[in-house]
Amino acid sequence: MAISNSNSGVDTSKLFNPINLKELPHLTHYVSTIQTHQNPLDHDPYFHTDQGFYVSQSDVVLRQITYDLSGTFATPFPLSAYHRAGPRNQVFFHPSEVRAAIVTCGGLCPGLNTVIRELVVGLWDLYGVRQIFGITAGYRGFYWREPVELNPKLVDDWHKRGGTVLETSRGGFDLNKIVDAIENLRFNQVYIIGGDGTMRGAVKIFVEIRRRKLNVAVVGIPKTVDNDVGIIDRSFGFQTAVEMAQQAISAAHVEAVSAVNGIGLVKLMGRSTGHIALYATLSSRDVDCCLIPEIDFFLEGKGGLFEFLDKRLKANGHAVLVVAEGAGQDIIPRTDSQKQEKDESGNPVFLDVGVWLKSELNKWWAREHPGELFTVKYIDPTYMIRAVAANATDNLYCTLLAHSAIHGIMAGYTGFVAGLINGNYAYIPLDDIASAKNPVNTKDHKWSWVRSVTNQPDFEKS
Ligand SMILES: Nc1ncnc2c1ncn2[C@@H]1O[C@H](COP(=O)(O)OP(=O)(O)OP(=O)(O)O)[C@@H](O)[C@H]1O
Ligand SMILES: O=P(O)(O)OC[C@H]1O[C@](O)(CO)[C@@H](O)[C@@H]1O
Ligand SMILES: [Mg+2]
Repeated sequence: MAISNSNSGVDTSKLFNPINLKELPHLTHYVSTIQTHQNPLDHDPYFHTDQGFYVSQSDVVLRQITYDLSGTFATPFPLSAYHRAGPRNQVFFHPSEVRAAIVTCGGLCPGLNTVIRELVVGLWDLYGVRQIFGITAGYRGFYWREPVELNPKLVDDWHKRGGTVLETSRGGFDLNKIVDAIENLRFNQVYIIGGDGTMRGAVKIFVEIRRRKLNVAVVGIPKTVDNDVGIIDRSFGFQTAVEMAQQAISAAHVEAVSAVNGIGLVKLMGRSTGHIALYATLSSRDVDCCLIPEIDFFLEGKGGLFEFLDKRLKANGHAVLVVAEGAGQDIIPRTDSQKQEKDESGNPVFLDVGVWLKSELNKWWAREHPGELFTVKYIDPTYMIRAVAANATDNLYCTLLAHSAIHGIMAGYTGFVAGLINGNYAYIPLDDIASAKNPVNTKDHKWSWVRSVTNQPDFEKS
């Protein structure tokens, strides 16, 4: 569903090359009674709001920033561009009238509490907003429980805590009940923090709010420990998760080298994308083979996993195997009812690829090398890598995302998300984000680099 309108007032045909500026929905497109105010930051002694401070409508961030001057590789025109995030000169909310709601949905991710904290502190300190509420336990919290009032004192140390103090959940998305609650509780700013499913829900909420012509702005802040949301550089918490994954890989390596024919097997999160496994493999250098959902693999025969591990064990006496949770799901035997299983949000429920691999490895060794010593140590750090507080880099990132979201919503934008594009904070239409996936590109340099670091097979059957 298309949610954008042309509103920038920028004549893109005058720019040096045709640019496809991703326009943002704005409250003034469907609410006629809105008044503008000078940005309260003008009176903030900590900010110098003279020339150049405010971001204008013509400030954009390009999605593609590399260009082949030889022309060998055609640059896809028009170039996609997004409005740059940041404070605007004029705001469309008077701080005393703002009633903000913040909700976290889906699985955990390092940094959730930081985003909540910085939304509260940013609204309070930057714009003087005093009515800020937390919706508890995900989308269902809008109609299921009373909101909790938030203030800077209450959230002061939340950035040091893993998880989400507001609680989260899957499922429970009831569009009418949610929008009725937003209306009845008189919220006019809604901050939605969540992954791909959450963003699809946020698009529906925005569209319904617009249909009802409510003076309510909706902003998303994409969250996904798997890094499976497209367009943005990476999602917050991802780097922290990779760092935690290192610890598991190091332990697996120690176990493997300390055994005769030892295999260290680590399963990492990554339902449909293998980014955590890939980045952890590249930064660890202890990994002999990395299995991700984007690449099919097989166990037996020429070019298979067992043949490769046999060679590694003969050469080095040990091997470390990293597998993303979504890898190999097609080759794990399952019952018909297991094939149908879905979680409350409708995501397929996976079988444990780590447990299955461990068992297959043991069977293979007993069959091929009866009587010889062999050990598989399986480490499943699943929740340990996401249930921690964000590291320093992610904390800073969360803060800037939260502040970007606040500046955008105060400027009257709605139906958008705040995200990092090529190192710059930008505003992206919600429906673009909700449909943008981010699979590992197995044809690019990064995956070639994994192959060259591990020397693992390409698993192409000859
Ligand atoms: N297509 C959709 N339309 C409306 N709501 C949705 C949709 N998909 C998911 N949701 C709702 O969004 C919330 C979160 O979805 P989900 O559990 O898939 O997690 P997510 O946001 O994708 O995060 P992650 O996968 O990173 O844990 C749930 O409340 C779910 O009901
Ligand atoms: O057990 P839960 O909370 O449903 O979450 C597990 C899923 O959440 C994620 O962390 C994020 O989508 C996936 O990697 C994983 O499959
Ligand atoms: Mg998801």
